[in-house]
Amino acid sequence: MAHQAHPFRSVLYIPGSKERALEKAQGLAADAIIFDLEDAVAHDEKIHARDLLKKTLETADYGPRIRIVRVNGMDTEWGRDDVAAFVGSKADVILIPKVSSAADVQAVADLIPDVPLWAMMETALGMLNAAEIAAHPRLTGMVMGTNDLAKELGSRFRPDRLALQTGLGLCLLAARAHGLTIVDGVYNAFKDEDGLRAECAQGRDMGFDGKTLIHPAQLEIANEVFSPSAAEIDLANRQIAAFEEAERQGLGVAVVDGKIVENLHIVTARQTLAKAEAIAAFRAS
Ligand SMILES: CC(C)(COP(=O)(O)OP(=O)(O)OC[C@H]1O[C@@H](n2cnc3c(N)ncnc32)[C@H](O)[C@@H]1OP(=O)(O)O)[C@@H](O)C(=O)NCCC(=O)NCCSC(=O)C[C@H](O)C(=O)O
Ligand SMILES: [Mg+2]
Repeated sequence: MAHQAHPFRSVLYIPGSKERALEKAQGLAADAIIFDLEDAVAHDEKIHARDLLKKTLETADYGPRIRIVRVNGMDTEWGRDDVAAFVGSKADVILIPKVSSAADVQAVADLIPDVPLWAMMETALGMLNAAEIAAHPRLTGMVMGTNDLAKELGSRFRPDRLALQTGLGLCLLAARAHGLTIVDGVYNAFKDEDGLRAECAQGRDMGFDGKTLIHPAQLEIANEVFSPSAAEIDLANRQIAAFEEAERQGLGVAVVDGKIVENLHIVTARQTLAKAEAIAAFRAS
């Protein structure tokens, strides 16, 4: 399914084994949901979670929220059967964990036709191979797995995420070079609103489309931070108007609020307006 115009400000993980959470998510303000069969599900719950999720996707109404199923790795005893279970289902996307190479994407592509694939970017090798992974023709999105990445790197949590910056940047570059959606990692302290807001702002300023979340209490902040603000929308409109006026006068540069506006800034301004429109359309649907 084409979902480029869809917002991905808030992407909520739900353990596939949690019936109450699966039901509750039908009314939550998430742009997309990751139905997890991987790390949020205990080993002896794996088969039950897969069956429950399959049944839930057939019967529940998640409205316009994008339905993403995170399967277990193809090197586990569950991975291939997970993928097979969602062939021809209502899953909009299959999310592959711990992708380290384009071959990891191809292994899932071989099992399920047509459905777009997303990659969890969370291994050291995955960071080094981000460009070849992003170039895979079936891949339409990336999700940062910052917990696994920190584990692999041996890094400590810091509010500025210094140790993760190289990986975040490499994946962002790869995603943008190939026109993919890319969503930032989770903020584990789900009761810490200020910390979440700061980390969302960092991800937004870097260029991520949104943030993955683990609790409904995190939705509002992510939706707010990753939406264009009223001031940004106003500025975009004024930049476009000023630039069009400059062009009418045969000029290639306008000045708005003391700053130059050229063609490239108009591209950004139009993207801001398009994002605001996509969010409004999503809210209205
Ligand atoms: C973190 C939690 C275990 C907390 O659960 P709980 O103690 O039940 O929370 P609350 O009592 O505050 O819940 C209040 C109500 O909200 C519902 N709820 C809770 N979480 C979710 C959710 N994720 N989606 C939908 N609904 C949710 C509860 O059912 C309560 O409802 P009600 O009965 O009406 O009051 C829990 O939030 C949780 O399990 N979160 C998800 C954890 C998860 O998925 N982890 C895996 C992804 S993180 C990761 O692996 C990223 C990556 O791979 C990496 O490496 O970084
Ligand atoms: Mg992970």
